Amino acid sequence: MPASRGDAMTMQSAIPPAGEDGADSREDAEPYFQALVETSPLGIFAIDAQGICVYANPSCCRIAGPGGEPLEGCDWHHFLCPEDRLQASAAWTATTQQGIPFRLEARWLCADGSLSWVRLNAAVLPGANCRPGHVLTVEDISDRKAADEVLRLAEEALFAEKERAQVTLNSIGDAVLTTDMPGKVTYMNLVAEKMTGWSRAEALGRPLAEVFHIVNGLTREVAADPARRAMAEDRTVELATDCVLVHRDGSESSIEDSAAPIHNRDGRVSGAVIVFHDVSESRAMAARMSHLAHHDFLTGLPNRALLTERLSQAIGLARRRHKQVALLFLDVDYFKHINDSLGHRIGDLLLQALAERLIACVRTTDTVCRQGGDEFVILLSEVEHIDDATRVAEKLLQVFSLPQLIDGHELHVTLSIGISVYPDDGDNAEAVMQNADTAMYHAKARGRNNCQLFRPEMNTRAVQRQFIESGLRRALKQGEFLLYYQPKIDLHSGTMTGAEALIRWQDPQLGLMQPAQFVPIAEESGLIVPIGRWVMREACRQLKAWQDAGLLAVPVSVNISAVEFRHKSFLEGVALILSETGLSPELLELELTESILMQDAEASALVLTALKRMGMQLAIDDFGTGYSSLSYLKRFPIDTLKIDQSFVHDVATDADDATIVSAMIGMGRSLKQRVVAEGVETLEQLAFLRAHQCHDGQGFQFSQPLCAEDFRRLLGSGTRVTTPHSQ
Ligand SMILES: Nc1nc2c(ncn2[C@@H]2O[C@H](COP(=O)(O)O[C@H]3[C@@H](O)[C@H](n4cnc5c(=O)[nH]c(N)nc54)O[C@@H]3COP(=O)(O)O)[C@@H](O)[C@H]2O)c(=O)[nH]1
Repeated sequence: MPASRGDAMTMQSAIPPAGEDGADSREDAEPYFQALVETSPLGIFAIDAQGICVYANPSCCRIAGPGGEPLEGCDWHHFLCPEDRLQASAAWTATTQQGIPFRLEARWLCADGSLSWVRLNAAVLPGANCRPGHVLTVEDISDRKAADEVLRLAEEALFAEKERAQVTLNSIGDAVLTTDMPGKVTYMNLVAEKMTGWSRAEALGRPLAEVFHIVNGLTREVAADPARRAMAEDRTVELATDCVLVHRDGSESSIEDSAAPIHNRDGRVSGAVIVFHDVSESRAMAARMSHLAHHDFLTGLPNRALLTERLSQAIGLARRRHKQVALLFLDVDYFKHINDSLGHRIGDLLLQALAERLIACVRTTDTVCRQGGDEFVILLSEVEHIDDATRVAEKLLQVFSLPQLIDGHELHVTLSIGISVYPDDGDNAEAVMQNADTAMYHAKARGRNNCQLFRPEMNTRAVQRQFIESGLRRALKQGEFLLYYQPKIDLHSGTMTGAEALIRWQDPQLGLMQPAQFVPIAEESGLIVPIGRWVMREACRQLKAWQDAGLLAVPVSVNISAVEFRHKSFLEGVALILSETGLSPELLELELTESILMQDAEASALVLTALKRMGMQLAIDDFGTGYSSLSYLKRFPIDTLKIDQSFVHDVATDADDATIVSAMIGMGRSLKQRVVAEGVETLEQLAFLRAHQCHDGQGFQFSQPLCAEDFRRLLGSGTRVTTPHSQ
């Protein structure tokens, strides 16, 4: 029967007696032991050989808590919470069987069902003649355990925090690298490892500059250490904009980064963190965008924006060094015709080929730029003398005199060039550009394929040109144009074989304007297309009206400029005019110059054939002034050759001209074409032409161009015009 707490069992009664020798002294000591056990803050209980508690001191009972069953008489395992009992048994067996000291931390099952952490220590009670048993001490370690748990949780949290920080640092796209105060690497994340080529293990402790090797992308100089600056200035610093990181293997990547100081607990700077990322792609994209913004997409040449920048720089430099800067404005003559007749693809290919030609003609230090359309500009920085610029222009004209083969088309392209020079022609980029442009227009007005140096008086002309252009627009609307007619005479019979319609402009202020004063401007501005249509319609209308009035009508020729001929709706326009006016097509002759036809001979042949099919007469005007291929001349369906008046002028006095004119007449006749001599002014010329069997003549010798009324009168009087021969 186990003793109960109320039985006032003592420790002495629970402990087997000692041997004989120590009996007295033990008895003497008992009250002390008793007191010690009863007052010990440690819980102490004794168990018998079966593990049944035979004594429990007050501290033990305190740990168990009030209100429970008495401990004495219970299996001590039941003091513990069920989950810990197995562990306790194992430890107890190890103690009792192998003598391993019994030490166990387990949870005490208190009377109220709560658990307290306790540490149990046991000792086997000695004595051979005594009852075997053990004494166990119970130390309440709940507080310590709670503190341990808090610590564990704190450590776990710290670990999790570190882990999270590590994962975060490795998963952010940026590279992160830290240094200590002396500038040695203390940490780098995976991205930093990848970008620098250094593993963290290798990099730790190395000087930053060795691992994080950065240079300026432009100068290639080693860039300033951002970490050092951040630590010195105790603030976040950004890196230079053009920073390049050199990888351990030598490869490079453009980076953007910032460095910030790291502070210790005392708030003092203890190192720095550098955060950087690869911006190679975005920088390359930005470079591409900038290239596009500054270059022409078709030719790859600098565009107007970049030219303006470079010109301003060149002028600034030239100003300091007392040098000159020359600007050449180039316009491709009749480019629009090529575009209109051969299509934009060929036009684009031609512009690209021209760009290459231009580049080949200048030095690498010069800038060739495309302004847009068919306009190019060449900037010659630091020229010593204006002759340097004219020499370049002459070279360009010479090079461009050679035909250009584009996609099987042999194209003859010429340039009109205007030159202006800093400081003489302008002291800023805008003025120099404006004046080169003006000089270029002047070159156009001078017949194209030439170069003009800017002169101040040209500006007056530019203003005049603008004035004329707007006047032409008004003239079209308000019907200020007139047609004059100049007869063509059969040199043998003296009869009128036809007439050439020549435009005049009756300007309200300026009076009667000759074509030379406005046709070139009309051509440059494109106004020649509507003006040319008016001329053709008016000539057809008048001729039909004269015919209807019973006058003997002769064929009338109209001049077709290159812009009209190349215009995409030229053929339709002619057909429409003929159908609108009802004029028989044989009475309409079109005069085209050699250069117009030879610009793209294949395309010209097609248009001429179409015109011929429509029933019109075709004439080559100003023959001898252009560059003709005889084989083409033979293929073109031409009815009439008009020998240019410059040959006719001296035909009676200049042996060369005489030879040329007689050859032209011979050629025309052999090609079965009617030959007309233009600008016949004298009897000598007339005699020569007759002697060489030129068919017809046109010129002041026979008649000035006549206004419509006078020409009508001439038609009414019969078609004979008095010539010396016919008189
Ligand atoms: N696209 C168009 N061009 C036209 C049109 N009308 C005229 N023109 C071209 O303008 C140029 C000058 O023409 P114009 O001032 O009318 O001069 C013509 C004659 O007046 C002149 N001529 C005639 N006979 C003589 C002469 O004996 N001596 C002399 N010095 N000049 C003379 O020649 C001009 C005609 O030349 P051409 O056309 O080559 O036959 C001129 O190039 C016209 O082509 C138009 O409507 N559209």
